[in-house]
Amino acid sequence: MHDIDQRAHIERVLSVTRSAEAKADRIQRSWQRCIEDYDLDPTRPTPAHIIEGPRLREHRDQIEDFLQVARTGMEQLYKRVCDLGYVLLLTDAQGVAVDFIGNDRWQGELRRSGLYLGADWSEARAGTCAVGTCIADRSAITCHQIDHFDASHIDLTCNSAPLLDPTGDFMGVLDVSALTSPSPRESQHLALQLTMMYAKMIEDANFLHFFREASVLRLSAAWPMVDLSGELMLAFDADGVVVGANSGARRTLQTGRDGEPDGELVGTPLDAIFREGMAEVWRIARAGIANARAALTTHQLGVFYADVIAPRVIASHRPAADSVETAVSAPALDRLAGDDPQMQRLIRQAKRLVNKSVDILLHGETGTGKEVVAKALHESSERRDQAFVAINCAAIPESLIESELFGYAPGTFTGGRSKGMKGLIAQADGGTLFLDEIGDMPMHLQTRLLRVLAEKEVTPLGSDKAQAIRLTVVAASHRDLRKLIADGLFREDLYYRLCGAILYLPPLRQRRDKVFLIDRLASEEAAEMGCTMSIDPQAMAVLCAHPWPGNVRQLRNVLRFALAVSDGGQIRLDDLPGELMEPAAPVHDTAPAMATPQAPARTVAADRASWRDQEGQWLLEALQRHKWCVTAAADELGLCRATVYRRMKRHGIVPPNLQ
Ligand SMILES: Nc1ncnc2c1ncn2[C@@H]1O[C@H](COP(=O)(O)OP(=O)(O)OP(=O)(O)O)[C@@H](O)[C@H]1O
Repeated sequence: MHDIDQRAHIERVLSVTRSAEAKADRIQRSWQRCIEDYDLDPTRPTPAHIIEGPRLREHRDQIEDFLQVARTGMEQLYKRVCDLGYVLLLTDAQGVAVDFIGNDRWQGELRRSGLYLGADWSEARAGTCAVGTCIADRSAITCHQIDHFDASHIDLTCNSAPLLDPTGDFMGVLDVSALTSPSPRESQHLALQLTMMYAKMIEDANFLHFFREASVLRLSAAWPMVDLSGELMLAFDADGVVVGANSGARRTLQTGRDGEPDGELVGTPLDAIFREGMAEVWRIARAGIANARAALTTHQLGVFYADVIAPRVIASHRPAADSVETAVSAPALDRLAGDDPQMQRLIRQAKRLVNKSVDILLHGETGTGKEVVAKALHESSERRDQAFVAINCAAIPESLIESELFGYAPGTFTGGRSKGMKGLIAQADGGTLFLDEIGDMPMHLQTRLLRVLAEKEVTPLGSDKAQAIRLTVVAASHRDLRKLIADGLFREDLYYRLCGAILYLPPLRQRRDKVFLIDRLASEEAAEMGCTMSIDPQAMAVLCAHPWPGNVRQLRNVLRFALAVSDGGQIRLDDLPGELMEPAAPVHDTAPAMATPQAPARTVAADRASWRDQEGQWLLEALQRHKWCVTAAADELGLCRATVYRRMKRHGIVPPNLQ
């Protein structure tokens, strides 16, 4: 135990953070952040913040597959540390504990201290702590007793190591913590080493699971280690092109002579990395791990022992084992994607939900296919012969939404609307009501909608007669509804009512089935035009490399354009619109979890800013080209009008007639 009480700790934090001296270490810099960036007050210790129920499920759902892989590693680690009083937490990139292993005997105390499932250990919420500070700095750390910012945590000792996903993005934290521990911080040295070691094992297991349909080249500077740990791993496809690299490979092979990142490994042919070329890699693959002479030399003359793990699963569209029992056969859903892991997971989840009486929330950027998924869910369900009614809450003028949704009785209005009208909710009776852009629904209508969903009846305007309805709601939003709730713009109770399940649609730039999708959309468009189609390899390469800010909608528009100008449906490079030929702007996902960890934060922020500038520039040019006709610019960019208006606002673009 430490020999400092809470009051003395608070004074110490205040004195360090008030002093003008440069902060000596990570812990003190974090204390400073707590005060300056998060407005935390050390004199007000706050109890652990634990989230439960649907909110916790929402965090878990996003990394469902990873949780399964990580669990095995956590169970092994727990066996090694449980007798020492440690518990384990696995958090997501936001710092929420999405898995936990600990001794039930101390359940009450663990929960109170926040060493528990659902605890939010982000720095902004909990102050300096191992998980939060590991997330902020993207590196392993021990936060021992009085290192914590919040005085209520000064009995805890916590060790955290970051976890990266198979594409190198930060995805969460492995944490080994205890309620009490000896006071010297050296007592935690081994615990931290163990945490880092298991974090790497979990990361690598997840890498192998993720790339189970690819060959994986494992490399090590020491021969006996190759098949034990494979410090460096490169997943590659049948053409010998790298499709994934673990953090060891990125650290070692992506680094140039000056130690700075040197280009992207993914997309690089193995020939360009190893002097021996692909022929030797295939020879190693055939020889198996018994061949003690297998070694590869990089062009920078690094020598690595190597073996190759063959693909463990053959790519196909057979249903995943876990879905066989409960999933329905659903061709409409199967048609949505090729071999993209994120989309395949969405389809698996969707199949399990199809005939369950749960409302579904779809999240995804504009144009990612939320309405397409909603329709496929409807077509796959027993309700397929009933109505599918779609409403875009952002597109209907606010004054009309209420009457459109709920309908109105005869005589409620005068003139052309005097006869009364069945509302869209009533029209969807027995079928599916798709509420697009639900985040744009005005507050007072959210209250009415909530009542309809709770009471399962709708009362038209001007009527006192309620009509019973059977409704399945699929809602969609590209906005962060949790943020809207925090800003007081969206009802939290409606959110929980709607999110019986949440499905996340990946943006097109992240999808790995672009060739499938391009082929499919081009075939559909060609069929509409009554021609056949083909795409030459150069055009296909450009289409695959484009960042697609307008997602699938923009891709469809580009293909429609290319087919229209092509020679008899044979799409060549020349047929693609000009903006696709310009050098691609760097695209970074805006969620903080997606920031590339090895890049310094300043570079990521700068790239993001330059991407924003580029986006604003494209928008401005498109609007000028179309003489400020928003519909025409939206069409060209493959965005809906509401999105163009939103982005104009974001970039401060004002039409000349309004300036
Ligand atoms: N998986 C897919 N397969 C085929 N076409 C798709 C797919 N996903 C999207 N599309 C096409 O992309 C366009 C946009 O799809 P959709 O309207 O469903 O996107 P959205 O996410 O609902 O957009 P918004 O946020 O603007 O409402 C449509 O033309 C649709 O046909």
